[in-house]
Order: sequence, then structure tokens, then C-alpha cells
Amino acid sequence: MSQQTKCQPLKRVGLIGVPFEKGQKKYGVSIAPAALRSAGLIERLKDIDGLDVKDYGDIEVPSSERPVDVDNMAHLPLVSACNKNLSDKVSQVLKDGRVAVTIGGDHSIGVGTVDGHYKVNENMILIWVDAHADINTNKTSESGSVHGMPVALLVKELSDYWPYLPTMDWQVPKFSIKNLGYIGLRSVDKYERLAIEKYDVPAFAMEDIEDYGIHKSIDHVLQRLDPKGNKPIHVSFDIDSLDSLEAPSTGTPVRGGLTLREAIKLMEIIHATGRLRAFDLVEINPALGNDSDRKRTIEAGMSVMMAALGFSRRGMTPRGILALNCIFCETDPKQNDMIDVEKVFEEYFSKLPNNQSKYVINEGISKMISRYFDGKVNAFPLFKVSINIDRKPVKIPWTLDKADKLNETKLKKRYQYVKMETTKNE
Ligand SMILES: NC(=[NH2+])NCCC[C@H](N)C(=O)O
Repeated sequence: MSQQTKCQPLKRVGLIGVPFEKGQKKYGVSIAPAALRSAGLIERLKDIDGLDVKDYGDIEVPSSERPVDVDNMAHLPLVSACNKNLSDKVSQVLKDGRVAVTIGGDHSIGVGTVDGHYKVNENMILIWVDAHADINTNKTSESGSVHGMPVALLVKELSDYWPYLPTMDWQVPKFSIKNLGYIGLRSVDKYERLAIEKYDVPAFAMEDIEDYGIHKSIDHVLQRLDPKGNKPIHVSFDIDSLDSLEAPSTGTPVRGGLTLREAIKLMEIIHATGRLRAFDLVEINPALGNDSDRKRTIEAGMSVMMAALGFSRRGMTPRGILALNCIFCETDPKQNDMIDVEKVFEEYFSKLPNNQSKYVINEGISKMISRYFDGKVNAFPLFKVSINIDRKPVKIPWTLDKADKLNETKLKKRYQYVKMETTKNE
């Protein structure tokens, strides 16, 4: 388990679309924001309990450029102009008190998202989830595509390795490479490796994830970057971090990547820190592959984003329901059949602030109830239970399985003081 301190996740989200693809050579990654929106992204995000979603629309993306004299760096002026707009927008969303959620676009847009985030939260840490390290300069890149260079543009430690970049004056690399971590690497160029080693960047390549598992891997990265666990987190998630079987519609797929399950788990862990402040989802290219590839890739991207923003695979309780931890913890009911249920609950409820709903549905409680009744009772959302102790009704607003599943006679015999009935929750 992570030692990181937990704070409440921010329930307000601002969505930004970036229909930009000039950071790489293939057509199609620019249509991802539209494809995700028409696949129902906003509705699905709004379905996440309590999430307030505001769509800030798409960034204006310039289309014509005056060429500049920089070697091996395709469409620099376009990349620069798009990222400048994006940086401003990300800062604005964060200042509005929302998590900045950006849909790319290729990964060159990481320059704008991180720049905009850094301007608001200088203590941010950056988790780059990707098959590639994207830390080439124009001198080390084999492709000349800027989507392989955003990290090198962002970090101050590498600024001397760049020539003067016309049009990029707006972006001053101030972010330190000491605040960067990688997850999912498996296609790293030689000079990229050198940079990672030189600065001792915590980089969990696929072989490390194989060794440690995704949970320990991200715990380790978070621990290294922010041992006290109080810094804002930026996750820049390249869909190609996923195995290409999971997400085939992307420009530079690499096999042997994260499973969707690992990526979801990763984002659940980051969500649980309560410190996620920016999330980029990039490199989905709906123009690549067939219909099923496209659907699978978009679905995978959405699932990862939803996990980042609080969707729970366990299911979510209806609104207004309070989740809490198991309240039987301190006493083992098995030791004493006459456990004072009433007292336990009274104590528990007296601790609840008045304004909180007293309907309680929780997995921990369900398990305890089940254990208390020798596994004969399963707690189940949507049903309310009342318990009589010594014929005095004790209103227990938790939830139980249907009455017909209870073996009432046995229950009565063993727990003479407890009679149970279930009613449907209103
Ligand atoms: N975000 C990405 N898909 N990056 C791919 C980069 C591939 C290669 N390392 C390059 O620099 O061109």
C-alpha cells in the first residue's frame, strides 16, 4: 500500500480538445477529440459520481506556417503556436479550480499542457506514461517529429542541448527533470536512454513492470518524486503505452505494452492520491486500423481517463450515499455472539457530521455483516435494513440482500437478540 498521504480528489474537471497532428507524420490523430466526444466521452464522465464536467471546447489550431530555419524538427511553428494556445487554456482551467483534462492530438501537445500546468503549480510532478521516452532533441531524433521531443523541450536541464528555436520564445523550460517519472517504456532511443540515466529519472520500463507489478512501480515513482505526497500530479498518457493489441489505432504502436487492466489500475492509484491536477490523453488515431481497432482504442482511452477521474470498477453507490470503512473492525464478532450491535452503530453514527447522509453502503461493511452472520447474509446496495435488538428497532441504514435469502430460523437461534428485515431503499 502506498505511504502517500491522501487528500480528497478534485471533483471538477475541465475538458480541452486539441485537434493537432503536426508533431508526427500520419493523418488522423487530429480527429481524436471529435471521435471521443461522439463516442460519448462527456456523458460517460458526467456519469462518474459527483463529477462536475465542463467542456472548454477545442483549442484553435493554426494550419499555415512560415518555415523556420531549424534542422530536423518538422512543423515547429505550428507545434509552437498550438502549444502556446494550449498552455494558456490549461492554466485557465486550473485557475478555474478544475482538473485540466486534455485530449490530443499527438504527444507534442505535452509541451503546452505541462507548460500551462507548471505556470500554475510550480511544484507539480510529471508522470509520462508511454512506450517512448519522447526526450529527443532535434539533434538526437531519428524521425524529426516533435512528438518524440516534448520532454526535452520542457525540462530545464536539457535546454542547453537545443539550438535557438524561433517561434518558441513564449516557452521557457523551467520544469526540472527531477520531477519527472516514466511508466511503460519499451522503445527508447540511444540518446534518450543516456538522458534518463544521466539524470537518474525513475523510469519503469515494461521489464520493470513485469518484475514489480504496476502497483509497486507507480508507488515507487511517486515516492521518489514526492516522498511527502503533497505535490500536484500531471499524467501525460500516450495511448501507445498500452499494448498494441489493446490500442491498435495509434501512429507508433509497440507490442508488449501495458494491459488495459494495468493502465486502469495505474490511474485508479493516481486518482486515489487526490492530487491529480492534469491528465493528457494523446496519440489515439481513429484513422488507423479497421472499425474494431478504432472502437477498441477509443474505448481503452476512455476507460483509462475514467479511472483517472474516479470511475470505480467496483461500481458506484447512488449519490448522497456515504462511503465509509468497516465499523466492526475493532471487535471480532466471532469472539462474542452478544456483541452490542446497537452500541457499535450508535458510536459510529454519532461521529457522522450532521450534513452527511446516513445511508451507508460500503463493501467493507458488507463483508463484516456477512462475517457476523456466518456468511449467510450478503450486503447489497439498494436495500435498506432495520434490525431489532431486544425488540427495540434499531434503524440501520445499510443495505442487505433480499430477505428470502436469509435463513431466518437459524439466524434467530444463534443470534437471539437480532431480528432482521429488509426494505427497499427509497
Ligand atoms: N509520442 C510518441 N508516439 N512518440 C514516438 C517517438 C518515436 C521516436 N522515439 C521518435 O523520436 O521519433
